[in-house]
Amino acid sequence: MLRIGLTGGIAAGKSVVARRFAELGAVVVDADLLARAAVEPGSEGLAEIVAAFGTGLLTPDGALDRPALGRLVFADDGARERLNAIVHPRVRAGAARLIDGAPAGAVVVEDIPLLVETGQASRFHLVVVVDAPDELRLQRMVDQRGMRREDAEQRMAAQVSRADRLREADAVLANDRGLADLLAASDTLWHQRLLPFRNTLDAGGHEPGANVQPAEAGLPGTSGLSRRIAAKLRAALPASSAASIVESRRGAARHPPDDVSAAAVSVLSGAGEEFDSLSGAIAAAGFPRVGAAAPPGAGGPFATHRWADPATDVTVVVTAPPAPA
Ligand SMILES: CC(C)(COP(=O)(O)OP(=O)(O)OC[C@H]1O[C@@H](n2cnc3c(N)ncnc32)[C@H](O)[C@@H]1O)[C@@H](O)C(=O)NCCC(=O)NCCS
Ligand SMILES: Nc1ncnc2c1ncn2[C@@H]1O[C@H](COP(=O)(O)OP(=O)(O)OP(=O)(O)O)[C@@H](O)[C@H]1O
Repeated sequence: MLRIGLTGGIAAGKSVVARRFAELGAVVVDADLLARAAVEPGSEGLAEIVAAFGTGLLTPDGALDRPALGRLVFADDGARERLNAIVHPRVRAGAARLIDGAPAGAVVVEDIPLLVETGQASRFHLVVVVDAPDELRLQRMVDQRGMRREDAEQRMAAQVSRADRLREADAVLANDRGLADLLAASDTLWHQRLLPFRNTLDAGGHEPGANVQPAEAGLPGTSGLSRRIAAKLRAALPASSAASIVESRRGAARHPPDDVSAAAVSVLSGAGEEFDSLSGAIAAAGFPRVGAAAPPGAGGPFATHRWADPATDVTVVVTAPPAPA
């Protein structure tokens, strides 16, 4: 299963991309829909909202008055945090249930507006950011959704900045032109990068000959490949692991000024840590092993892994300290 996190600021175009990926065969998990389901009439979630904010936020027929709650929480950070604490755990539980039901070879796309805000980037094989300038997104909210400009600005201010979101992007879909361009870029990303990535994961090894153009793979706009890889590796290891993860500058040296399409990262297991389980966790996270692990020699065992992403050249070398004599 390939796990994609799809995100973008409000009105960036996430839903357009999610619908396209669904047409192409993805299993799409929509956090906004799950958030609505969590507060349906009769739900525990709605009861908690009433307990926190009072019955004034219900419509006469007992449903959540979404515009009224929106006016409250986008003007008050504390209220928004209380609402998030009620809704977000339910969204995550609902997403986990849907993902458990997806077939083994699925490409699962989680459409999560607050993916970066909630610190989830490193749990995905790839984070795809749909990106559009703030002014264009404001215009869409005003023109197409009939929002007041002040309300649109307030919602935008409740989210991370465009730059902070882009820091977490493994692929960027620029949406500053027409819808046809966005759909074409989504199709290309799907065929050139997502499907080959999924196929490599399923086969447990590398498909030879992948040669994706950076623009087709959504690499322009990304940055800090080795930083993102190190975070994915850290997230893949058990919390108890004492392994140290070191970003090498190889990618940066070859692709100045930043590492975008090549990186090398080393993982040094902690003392007493089981080498095979460490290497296995890294393989399972999207970095299949290349060849067999070297048997323990004078320097201890080591194994080379490569990221299954066909658009980048990422090597992860896993080493263990030599066994005590
Ligand atoms: C405040 C609510 C009732 C307003 O409802 P409304 O129908 O007007 O908006 P809708 O839910 O369709 O959200 C539209 C967009 O607003 C933005 N947004 C929504 N909630 C938040 C939030 N808590 N923080 C920042 N942005 C948000 C997202 O970009 C989202 O896609 C609703 O957004 C809500 O319950 N939010 C809390 C849950 C949440 O965080 N949802 C977003 C992802 S899980
Ligand atoms: N390139 C485009 N040209 C014109 N309109 C667009 C373009 N991309 C998106 N839109 C429109 O802008 C609005 C916002 O797009 P969309 O709903 O996909 O955003 P979103 O990122 O899912 O927003 P939200 O965070 O609110 O869920 C929609 O009405 C959509 O049809």
